[in-house]
Amino acid sequence: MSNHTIQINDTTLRDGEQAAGIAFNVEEKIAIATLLDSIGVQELEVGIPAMGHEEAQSIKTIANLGLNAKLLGWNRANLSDLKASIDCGLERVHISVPVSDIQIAAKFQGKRQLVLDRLRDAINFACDRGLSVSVGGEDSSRADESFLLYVAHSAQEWGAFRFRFCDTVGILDPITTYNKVSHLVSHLSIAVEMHMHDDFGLAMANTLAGVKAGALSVNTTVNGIGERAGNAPLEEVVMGLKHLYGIKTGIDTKRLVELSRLVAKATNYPVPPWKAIVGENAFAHESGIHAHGVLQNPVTYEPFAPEDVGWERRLVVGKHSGRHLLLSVLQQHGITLGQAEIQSVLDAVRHQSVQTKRSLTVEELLSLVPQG
Ligand SMILES: CC(=O)SCCNC(=O)CCNC(=O)[C@H](O)C(C)(C)COP(=O)(O)OP(=O)(O)OC[C@H]1O[C@@H](n2cnc3c(N)ncnc32)[C@H](O)[C@@H]1OP(=O)(O)O
Ligand SMILES: O=C(O)CCC(=O)C(=O)O
Repeated sequence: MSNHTIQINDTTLRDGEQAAGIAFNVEEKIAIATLLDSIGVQELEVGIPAMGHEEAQSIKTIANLGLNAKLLGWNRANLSDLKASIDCGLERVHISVPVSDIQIAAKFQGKRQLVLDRLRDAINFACDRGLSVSVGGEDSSRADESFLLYVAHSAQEWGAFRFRFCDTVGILDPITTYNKVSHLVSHLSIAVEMHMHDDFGLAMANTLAGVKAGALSVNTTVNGIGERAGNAPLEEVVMGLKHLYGIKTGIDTKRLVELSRLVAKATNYPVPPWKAIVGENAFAHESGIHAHGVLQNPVTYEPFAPEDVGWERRLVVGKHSGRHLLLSVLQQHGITLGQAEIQSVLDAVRHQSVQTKRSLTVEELLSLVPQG
């Protein structure tokens, strides 16, 4: 186990909620923030105070809950956004600026100097008011590397405590991520934070690559919700850091399934059964060869025990099952069959599974056993 720790800055309540069609109410925001806090997530990006009205009110309510987690509000590089964050009672602000020329053209008339001027003014304003300032380079992955480094270095000089490296449109792969983040880390004394999107299904892999390259903080969302294809999933990043790299996050992993379900309910979108770590099938075994192995030792076909994330192992009978699983399930119900009988039950299971397009319940299996 490494002694190295990585901080999780979960953005379910900011980037997560930006997913098309997701809209949390204040009670849901409070419940999600409270559970994230109680399982030990160290920092929460709680929303965008500049949205005003109900959103600002719910951020204010979360700020007053007395959570242990540090709370961060997301801001553009402008003073009215920062005033809104202050009005919500936040002491920590994130200031985002576009850093790629594509984004600067759309938002800052193509003028890199304007980005720097606005960032400096915003950081000065926030620091003068005693706020802790994190800075985000929007579209860092497509930015000119020397300008990206110049912005990050300037943010550090002006008083930011951290720089967020954003793969805003999710176009990186782990090797490129590693190289870009290593370069940034080697030139900065402040922490680098990873913010990865999943457009090519690589958000989690790129987040881990960033950690290998020296990033000390990572953005996650529960169930990977977020803009377009989403962000790096909290549950995957935490378990990946723990089991693949031996890195501690201080998070009580035994409540990850509970957290996933809470967020799935609040989003109104179910988690796909094959979702890593928390999906219904994450520890389900139907295939004959797998079930045969798991019956002897679960580690044969499981990377870690389901209890580690608050889930359970399921052995289910279906189209791909074999004799060993069938015999085991039937034995648990006091039924012993000979070789010929078990094969005929197996054939019937396969047929029924194809007809119903699912695995069988135990009752359905028992009804296929010849009487007498
Ligand atoms: C990559 C990301 O996820 S960035 C975060 C994106 N999140 C969201 O947009 C969700 C919440 N957003 C909102 O509620 C609204 O967009 C608000 C309240 C922030 C702003 O709303 P509006 O004033 O209606 O502006 P609108 O959203 O149409 O346009 C964005 C404006 O912000 C400007 N802007 C965008 N990014 C930045 C930035 N980092 N710094 C300063 N200005 C910026 C744009 O140039 C545009 O400015 P303009 O109004 O002067 O033309
Ligand atoms: O924080 C920032 O700078 C932008 C974060 C973001 O949501 C993104 O780049 O996708």
